[in-house]
Amino acid sequence: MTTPMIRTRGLTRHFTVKKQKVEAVRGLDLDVEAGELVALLGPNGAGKSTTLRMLTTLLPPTSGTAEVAGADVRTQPREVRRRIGYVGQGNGAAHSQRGRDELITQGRAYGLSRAAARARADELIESLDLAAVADRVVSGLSGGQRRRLDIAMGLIHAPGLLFLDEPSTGLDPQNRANLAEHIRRLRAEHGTTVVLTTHYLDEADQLAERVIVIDHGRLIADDTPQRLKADHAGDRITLTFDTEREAALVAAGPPGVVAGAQVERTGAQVLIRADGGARLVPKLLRSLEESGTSVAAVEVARPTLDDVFLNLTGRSLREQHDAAPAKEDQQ
Ligand SMILES: Nc1ncnc2c1ncn2[C@@H]1O[C@H](COP(=O)(O)OP(=O)(O)OP(=O)(O)O)[C@@H](O)[C@H]1O
Repeated sequence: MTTPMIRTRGLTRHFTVKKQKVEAVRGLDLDVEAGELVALLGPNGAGKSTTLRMLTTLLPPTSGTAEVAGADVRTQPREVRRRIGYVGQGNGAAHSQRGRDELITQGRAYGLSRAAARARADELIESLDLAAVADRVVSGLSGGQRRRLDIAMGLIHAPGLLFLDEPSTGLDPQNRANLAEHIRRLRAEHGTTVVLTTHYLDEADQLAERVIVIDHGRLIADDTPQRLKADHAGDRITLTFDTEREAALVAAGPPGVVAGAQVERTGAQVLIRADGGARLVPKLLRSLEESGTSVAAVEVARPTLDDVFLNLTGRSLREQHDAAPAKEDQQ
C-alpha cells in the first residue's frame, strides 16, 4: 500500500475575531495520493487558504491531525517544510537582489549546489517568462512579475509536493497558460504532487484531475471535473423570446417536457437546467410551438464547474470573482 502524500483527519481551525468564533475549517478528512493534481475550489472565506496554511505548517490546527509528505505538521514541522514547496497569496518578495540572484539564493537555502541552483533558476526563468525581469531588482518589479517570481521560488528545489495558493491571480492570460504548462510538465517529468487553490473555474476544469469543493470550512464535493459535472449539473438550455412577456409566461409555466428542471428568467431569456439538453430541445420547441409561443433563438451548453457549485451551494462562484477581475500590472 502506498502512503498518501496528504492525510488529514478531523482537521479543524477556529479563529476568534472580536470575541466571535470563526470556524474557518471544520473537520476536514482528506487523502491525496502521490502524483495527484488537486484543485481546491470555494468562494471567498470558504477556508481554502486556512487549510493550505495548516498543511504547510504556517498555522497550527485547533484540532485534528495532518500528515504531509510523510511527516506530522504538529510534531515534525521542519521535515514537512523541507519536503514541500509553498507559494502563498502574498509572498511578495521585496528584496534588493536581482530576480535571478534571488532564485539562486533560495535554491542554495534548500541545499542545491551553486551550479544546480543556477541551472534550475535559468530553467524557471525561461518557462515562467521571467527573462525580462531576471536582471532587475526585485523591489522594482510589478505585481504580476513578482507573482511569477514567487512561483519560481516555490519551485526552485523541485519539491515532491507543491502547494500553490491562487497562483494565477494577478497573471495575464498568457502567463496563466505558461504556468499551467509548467505545472503539467512538472508532473510529467518529476511526478510532482500539486495542490492548488484557484478562482478560475476553467483552470480547475482543464488542469486538475481532481476537484475538491469547500464551502463554510467543509468538503462538499470531491471528484474529477467530468464526474462532478455529470453528477451535479444539468445542461443549460437558453431560450430567447421576442418579448419579456413571452419569456415570463414560459418561465411561470414551462412545458411538461422539462418537468422538474430548474427554470430562471432574465429579461426576454429563459434558462433551463436539465439533463440531456440536446435531446430535450426538439421536444421543448415542439411543445412551445403547439402552445403558440415562438422562440427567437435557442442555445444548449454543457455544464461548467460553476453550475456544479451553484447546484451544491445555491450560489455562483463566477459572479463573486467576475466582480473583481484580476489584472496583471504592465511592465
Ligand atoms: N488570521 C485570521 N484571523 C481571523 N480570521 C481569519 C484568519 N484567517 C482566516 N480567517 C477567517 O477564516 C475564514 C476562512 O478564510 P480563508 O482565508 O481560509 O478562506 P479562503 O477560502 O481561502 O478565501 P479566499 O478565496 O478569499 O482566499 C474566513 O471567515 C476568514 O475571515
